[in-house]
Amino acid sequence: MEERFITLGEFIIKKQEDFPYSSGELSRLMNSIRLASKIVAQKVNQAGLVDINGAFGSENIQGEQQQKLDVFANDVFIQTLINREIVCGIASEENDDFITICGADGNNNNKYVLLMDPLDGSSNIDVNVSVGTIFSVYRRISDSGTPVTQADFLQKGINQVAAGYVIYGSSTMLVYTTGNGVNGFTLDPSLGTFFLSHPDMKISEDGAIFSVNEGNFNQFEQGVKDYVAFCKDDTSKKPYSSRYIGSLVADVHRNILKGGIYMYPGTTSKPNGKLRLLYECNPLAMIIEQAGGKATSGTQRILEIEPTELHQRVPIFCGSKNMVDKLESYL
Ligand SMILES: O=P(O)(O)OC[C@H]1O[C@](O)(COP(=O)(O)O)[C@@H](O)[C@@H]1O
Ligand SMILES: [Mg+2]
Ligand SMILES: [Mg+2]
Repeated sequence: MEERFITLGEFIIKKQEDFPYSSGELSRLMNSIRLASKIVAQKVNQAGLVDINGAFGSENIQGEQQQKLDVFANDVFIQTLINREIVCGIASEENDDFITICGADGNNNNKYVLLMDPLDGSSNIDVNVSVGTIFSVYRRISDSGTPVTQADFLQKGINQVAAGYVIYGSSTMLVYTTGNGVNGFTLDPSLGTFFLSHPDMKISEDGAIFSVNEGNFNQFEQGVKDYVAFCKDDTSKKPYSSRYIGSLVADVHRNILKGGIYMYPGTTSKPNGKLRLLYECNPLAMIIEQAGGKATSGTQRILEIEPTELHQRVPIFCGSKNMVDKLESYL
């Protein structure tokens, strides 16, 4: 019989076999994410049609306009996880505070919490450019059966049990890690099935792409300005390409596949930059490190930052290891 690609569902079962004494909760959690991302992908593909285009008419806690798809994706992921009774708490970019999930008896014995950016790059929805979902999974530190606390969510990135993203682009891909390499799955929309298309993803040590919003250039610290100038001047290999989509997931995904550095530095008006530590930077930093790359705030490894707030922002420089090392030499 002709060999075919392994599906995400089969892959999750296979991974489960590696941990014969585990409860299977993480596998069920990944299956919930798999389902929710297919529902969101289907909706994203309808963007442009009246009922899902445009602003929802409210702001989130970050003071950003919520788009209809932000709200839709948030609801889908939360509802899927609640329906399947698979996590004890959820924190989302779109919710001011974390959500406690209880069973009918008011308790919850599940051991994982999930943090997410349900729709990343939402300013790109209405212009038909790739968007994504980012997720991060931790084992709770509070006692099983009790309601979750803020401390369950404010854990360092090195404690992540799993992390990943979904990119809704020219195709939909789900990329994730459980700390043992990175694998990418592409959705076949006709079957509604994710197939393993990018096994054991690695980011090259060197690259020739730099990604940064140069509109903020005048507000960058001198070291960042100097590094950007270096990228433009360095002709030792060939001129670097500047690529910036404005969807973090898409910018990082491209740089993982092609080699490059992504930067969202602090600026004079926003010293901590724009991106959120817990549900944007940490999960992508785990993916990048697992793929052989590097992620830093400029002063600290992203995964070792002690979080203090749910929606905390942090500068980030991540991607091909040698490029991040070079950037650091300028800071
Ligand atoms: O427009 P800017 O300042 O370059 O910011 C772009 C960044 O903001 C974000 O859109 C923030 O994500 P959200 O859409 O989830 O708020 C990132 O995806 C993107 O990389
Ligand atoms: Mg985002
Ligand atoms: Mg978002």
